[in-house]
Amino acid sequence: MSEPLVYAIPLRNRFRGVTVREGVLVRGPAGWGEFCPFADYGDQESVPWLRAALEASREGWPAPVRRRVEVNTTVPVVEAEKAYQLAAESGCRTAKVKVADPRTSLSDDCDRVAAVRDALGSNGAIRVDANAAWDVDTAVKAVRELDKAAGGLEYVEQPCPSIDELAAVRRKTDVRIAADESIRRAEDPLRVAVANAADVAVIKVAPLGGVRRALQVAEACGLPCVVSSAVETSVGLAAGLALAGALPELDFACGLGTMSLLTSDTTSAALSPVDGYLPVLTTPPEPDRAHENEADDATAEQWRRRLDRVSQLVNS
Ligand SMILES: O=C(O)CCC(=O)c1ccccc1C(=O)O
Ligand SMILES: [Mg+2]
Repeated sequence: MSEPLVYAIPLRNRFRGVTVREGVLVRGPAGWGEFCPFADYGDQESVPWLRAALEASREGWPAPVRRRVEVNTTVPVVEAEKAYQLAAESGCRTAKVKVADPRTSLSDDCDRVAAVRDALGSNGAIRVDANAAWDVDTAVKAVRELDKAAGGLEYVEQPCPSIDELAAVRRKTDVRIAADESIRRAEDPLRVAVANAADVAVIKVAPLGGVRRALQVAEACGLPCVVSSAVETSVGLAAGLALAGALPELDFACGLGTMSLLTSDTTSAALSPVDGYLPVLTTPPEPDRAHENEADDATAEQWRRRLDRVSQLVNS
């Protein structure tokens, strides 16, 4: 394996508490893979992320059944005016709006969602993601208000932490429920029973250990799937597109339109949506712009050590 490339790229707006996205690109016989678990992930929880990067760089991906994938634009927790602008300039028909941030209120969330509706028009689709922030009663109230402010929500992603709570919210509202953390942080994603607690499954390549493994999870959960990113650069996003390209059915726009969250990319073959669609690639793009976004020496050294430690776990 050639020397891994460590990148550090600032985000346009704070996302999940992160302001700079960092990761490592690894090269193998099949091309490049991206290893970028968030800072709060321990070595053991980072093992599937490395498996996903090694699948891309050593094995490549299963054959796709479609050539392009519709994506949503992702609207972070920003002021309503900014949210309008992001949705309007995305070119996407669908927007996913982040809500329930502890530093903002439900009425801020409603304003953001209403601004996104203005930007998308009545043919657009709006989904919200609460990242498990609410209890059941708070979720039921918030979902009703957000549904009203949005003029109809497509679904609400992970309103509460547990599967039982998702099931309770699902019984008490008419809005579809999507499960994200319930799947990707499950002890065994292949066995997690979300079919009675959710209408949609959010599937991510890196936390599930690669495209093949994610395809198995998608089949096992028995729900319509939305493939989402972990805000990788285009090298890692290509793996998400390979998964979206290989799923037998794809009924909803995928959360892979996240390049707009980053200020730069590791490749000139950027996977930025055009008219709301991204192409399915058969191999990862060449990271010809990784050097422009190289991390400083101390950060690079930390990532090389992390990669070494997690590699030992993968091999044991
Ligand atoms: O689904 C999307 O639109 C973008 C991806 C996204 O929201 C996300 C990205 C990184 C970590 C967590 C999440 C999440 O869905 O909660
Ligand atoms: Mg989510």
